[in-house]
Amino acid sequence: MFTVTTAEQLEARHIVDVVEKRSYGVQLKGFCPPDTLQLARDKLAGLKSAFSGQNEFVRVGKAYIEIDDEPSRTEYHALALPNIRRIRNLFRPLASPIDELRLLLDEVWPSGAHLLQVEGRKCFVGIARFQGSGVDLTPHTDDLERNTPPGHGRQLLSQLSTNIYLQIPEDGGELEIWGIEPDEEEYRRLRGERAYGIERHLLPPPDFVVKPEPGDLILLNPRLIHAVRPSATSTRITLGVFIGYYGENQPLAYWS
Ligand SMILES: O=C(O)CCC(=O)C(=O)O
Ligand SMILES: [Fe+2]
Repeated sequence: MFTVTTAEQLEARHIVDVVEKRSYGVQLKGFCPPDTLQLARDKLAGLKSAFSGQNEFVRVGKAYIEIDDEPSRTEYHALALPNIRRIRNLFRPLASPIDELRLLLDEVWPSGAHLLQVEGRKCFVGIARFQGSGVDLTPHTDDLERNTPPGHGRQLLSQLSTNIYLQIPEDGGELEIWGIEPDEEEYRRLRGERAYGIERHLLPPPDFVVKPEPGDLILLNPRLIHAVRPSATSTRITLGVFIGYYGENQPLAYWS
């Protein structure tokens, strides 16, 4: 199952279906209206070139997955609120799609949604990702616990991932999902010597493939192996948000 709907029609049960892996995901068509999409592309392209001239996987904002020691942890949390406000300001006078997603989750989820805190420190949310031409986002899983401080307290029951698609190549850029959920040990074994992701030839063909259109939002379960097909010609641009799930009667908590 894969749910295709709109932000207006989204219900908590659609999210629970992804948590419970009854559904490969939820696609919200036209989440980001055309004027916001145009503004996002214009402003983010400027930001990205200021950042790096390279044609690879570039992030604007610091992601939780980049934390690997105490200084990078301190830097991540110190930049969290300034970067949230930087993105909000970038979209003025329009609403930032990240803020709209935060409100939507708060409205739809029975006990609401808020920014994740780890050991009392606020997280960043709303990372922009540029997947340059020829870059393969190889099959992988995502797990907050890989980068949190040991014994930091509340463990997630599940993790979701949401992407808002700003620019999608004509060729490639499909999201692929496998109905395979390796545990951490199995994942490390599949990854072998690689710093990131699993070699495609070690896996069967994906169980579900979707090509989003610009403006769409897709919610998936990143504990299932997933990947993004490369494009030979152009850059794929997304805004990414992870969502922590602690049970049906608990608030959701988001971060990037
Ligand atoms: O960009 C996408 O479609 C998926 C990216 C991804 O790996 C994730 O959302 O966890
Ligand atoms: Fe992922």
